[in-house]
Amino acid sequence: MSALREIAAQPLTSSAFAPFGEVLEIGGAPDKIINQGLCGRYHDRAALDFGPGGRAGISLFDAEPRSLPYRLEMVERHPEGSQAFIPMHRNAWLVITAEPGTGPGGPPGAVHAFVAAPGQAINFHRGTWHGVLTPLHAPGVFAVVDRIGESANLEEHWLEEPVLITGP
Ligand SMILES: NC(=O)N[C@@H](O)C(=O)O
Ligand code: NI
Repeated sequence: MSALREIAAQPLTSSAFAPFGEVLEIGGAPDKIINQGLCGRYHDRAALDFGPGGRAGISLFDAEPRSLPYRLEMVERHPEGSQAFIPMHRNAWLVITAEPGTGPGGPPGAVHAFVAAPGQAINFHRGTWHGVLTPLHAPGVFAVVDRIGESANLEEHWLEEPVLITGP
């Protein structure tokens, strides 16, 4: 019985996540002070992309919490639009991505996993391989901003060998 390949989830940072999308979080000086000085606006922090024939939608997800080590069996991507996961809670949660494969239609590349700190949200760029929304604590409630359109906008890849994702 071969042991599963293991990868350790890393703390989520903008630089580490940059090849896959953006991290949204409150930090540093806001871009604008608004509302009579009572609000800091961290302005326009994600590259949203819904392509031709689609539009932006906001959905709410209520997902079952998972636990670490997490057995990853499938990654997916949305070829026609970006997808943002915005937690509506203050818990850590798991973000899973995979590098592009070598050829069009081929399998994804290396898997990466990150533990998002409370308050961190992410936006996957269009076509980025990722694990599905993965809370680590209840309630797993998130706002999700992604493409609404006629097509499925979904490609799934079941890994040849599951990957075991461990904590940092
Ligand atoms: N399918 C769906 O609405 N959610 C997935 O895209 C996901 O990434 O969780
Ligand atoms: Ni998705």
